Amino acid sequence: MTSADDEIAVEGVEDVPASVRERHGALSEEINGHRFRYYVLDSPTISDGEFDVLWHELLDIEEAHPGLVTPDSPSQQVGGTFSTEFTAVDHLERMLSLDNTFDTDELGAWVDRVEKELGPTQYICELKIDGLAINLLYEDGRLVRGLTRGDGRTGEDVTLNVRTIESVPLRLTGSDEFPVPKLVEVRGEVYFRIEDFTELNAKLVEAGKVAFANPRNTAAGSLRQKDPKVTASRRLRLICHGFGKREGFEPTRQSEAYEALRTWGLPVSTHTRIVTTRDELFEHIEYWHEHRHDVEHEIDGIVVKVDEVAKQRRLGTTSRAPRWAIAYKYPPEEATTTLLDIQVNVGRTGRVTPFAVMEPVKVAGSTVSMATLHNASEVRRKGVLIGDRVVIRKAGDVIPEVLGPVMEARPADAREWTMPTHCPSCGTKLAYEKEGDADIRCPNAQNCDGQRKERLSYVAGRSALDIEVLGNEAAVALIDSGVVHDEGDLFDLDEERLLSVELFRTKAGALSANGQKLLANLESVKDRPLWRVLVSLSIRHVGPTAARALALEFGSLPRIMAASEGELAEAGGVGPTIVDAVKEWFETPWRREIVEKWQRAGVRMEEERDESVERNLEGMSIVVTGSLQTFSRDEAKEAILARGGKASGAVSKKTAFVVVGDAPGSKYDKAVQLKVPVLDEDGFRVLLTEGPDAATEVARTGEEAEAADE
Ligand SMILES: NC(=O)c1ccc[n+]([C@@H]2O[C@H](COP(=O)([O-])OP(=O)(O)OC[C@H]3O[C@@H](n4cnc5c(N)ncnc54)[C@H](O)[C@@H]3O)[C@@H](O)[C@H]2O)c1
Ligand SMILES: [Zn+2]
Repeated sequence: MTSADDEIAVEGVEDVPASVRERHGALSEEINGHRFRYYVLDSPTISDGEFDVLWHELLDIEEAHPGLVTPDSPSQQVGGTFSTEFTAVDHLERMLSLDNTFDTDELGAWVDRVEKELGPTQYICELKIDGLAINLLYEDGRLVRGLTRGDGRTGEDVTLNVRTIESVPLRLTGSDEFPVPKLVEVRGEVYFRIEDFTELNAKLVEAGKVAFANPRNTAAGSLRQKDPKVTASRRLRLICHGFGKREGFEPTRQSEAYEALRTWGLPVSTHTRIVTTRDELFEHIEYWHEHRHDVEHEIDGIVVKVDEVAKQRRLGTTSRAPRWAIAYKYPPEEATTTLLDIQVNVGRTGRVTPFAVMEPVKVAGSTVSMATLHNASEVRRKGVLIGDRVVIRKAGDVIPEVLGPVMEARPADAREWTMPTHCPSCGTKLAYEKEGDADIRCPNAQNCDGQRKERLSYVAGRSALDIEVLGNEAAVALIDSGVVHDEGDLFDLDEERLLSVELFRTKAGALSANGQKLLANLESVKDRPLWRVLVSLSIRHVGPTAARALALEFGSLPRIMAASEGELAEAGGVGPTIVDAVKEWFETPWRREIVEKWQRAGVRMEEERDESVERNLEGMSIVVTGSLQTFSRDEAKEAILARGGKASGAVSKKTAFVVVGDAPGSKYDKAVQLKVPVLDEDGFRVLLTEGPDAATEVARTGEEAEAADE
């Protein structure tokens, strides 16, 4: 041993610098406070991620100053404690916590330590279920007790509550391979499925109560109830992930133990996996990082355990956690921060939406300072006040969301937000269109600055015309400079006009590279498919799906403009709301003008023609009913459209042909009744290739068809 080691070994608390000692003391106190609120009150005031930052700071200080590692340091204790609300009962074998890391290097170092001692090792990887730990004692196969983890030695007796959980068997059933043991402590996680949690919250909100913040705390709160009837009314579930004291049961592997538990009727995870190499381990961790939202409950990481029980024993435990297991945690998706303000934004269809302005905070790997609040009733429902500490959540690529306030931390001067009465952009009085609408709008669609900017940048969006250099900034610059009034002027942009916008000028006063690119882009997008043009018009409810259906049904914008409500409704998936919105849009003169301006500028307003196809069905209305063998419904429609015909949904006297496939509907009857020529699939092919005259020859009239049917 070197003398330096000696020094560290004998360092006592008094040798640690006072400032470090103070920080350590303050941290310990803070951590204990948070643990109490988390484990006993089920009502934490900071997020798990923030707790883990404090926790790892404590561990770092203790690593540098081992003299601070005293038995009463939080680092030496298993998380919780117990409340006097329940009877305290000792576990037969201690229930430990888990060491955790957010860092793959640290995980690698753990594997190194394990394998240095044990040689090549098999690991079992499990999902780290975000619930609360439970210890179930079975004697001769009967459930005799359920305890929370408590401080690891002593837990809270929640037997009556545990008995109400459906997936907890009251009696175990054995097999030849796995007979029911004399005694076993089974450890597991009680949790809420996300679906059940959402449903519970919806019910609470409906009853005018405040929603729970997250499934983990709700599960803890639901299990630790004085009245088991309340627990019974909550859909709690169990997954087992370990065992404590046992008599008459000696598994050689963790994985084998799970098989036994499963045989006895206890729920175990279906997502465990044995890995033998580091690559497999990291791959598994990466896989679940990506799929973390594909499980029915929340997970906050992966637990890696040495599979062989004899090896587990050789590694042993610390006072707080086993040495043979570690939790790798994913970046936290929740954080708390301060709600600085609530502001509103006017969207491209005039909808005014509130959004939260927050102190920037890191969550799920990015810094977040804004989150949508959807509408006024959503703000009320969440019960957040300006100045509140709020819990926010960012899951995967989903936009950040405010979950709710931390009530315990509400400042005295927190104030309620109210929806402004006038448009933040143009000052027009806001209004609801119909009674009962959730959204309030700025009615000044034509001239509202905010709406015009939003619409202009929407034209360039991915699902619209997809113009690379026309983002938010460019849209604002174009409109503020007055070079374009709205999207109608977009395709009239030329070099001269663009040069008057500072954003598109170089220092030397020439057109910038982006300016040139914009002009080139505008030229090339004039040829985009019809559905994209439709989307870019910002017709309410007309996104890519509806736009594709309309384009397919009508083939050109003038036809859509001329279509009656009944005709519009024939397009697949176009319901009355969309029909109304389309009708209203095209009836507004300044909107029609946008289309006219685009058309004059050369934007293609119809489906691209395949020039090799003869337009031999020009002006004809053709109805397809029943299913065809060699055409899908859309392919049949496209074939008709490409030849200048109209694929109509309803049979009338004006219908030129009705194409009848298998299992035709009432349209066939109507064709017979109106004596419209009827084509089978072969006849349809004649129509497409040889034209209407040849098709008429092979067609049957309604009467003939009827006669043939008899
Ligand atoms: N927000 C707060 O104020 C606050 C306070 C205290 C603790 N916490 C959270 O709790 C954590 C510490 O709690 P902890 O000491 O209970 O440790 P832990 O929750 O990080 O890990 C141990 C627990 O994991 C559970 N677990 C889930 N799946 C498992 C599996 N497959 N195998 C084994 N165990 C599994 C077990 O119940 C076990 O007791 C912190 O990292 C933090 O996230 C938050
Ligand atoms: Zn406005």
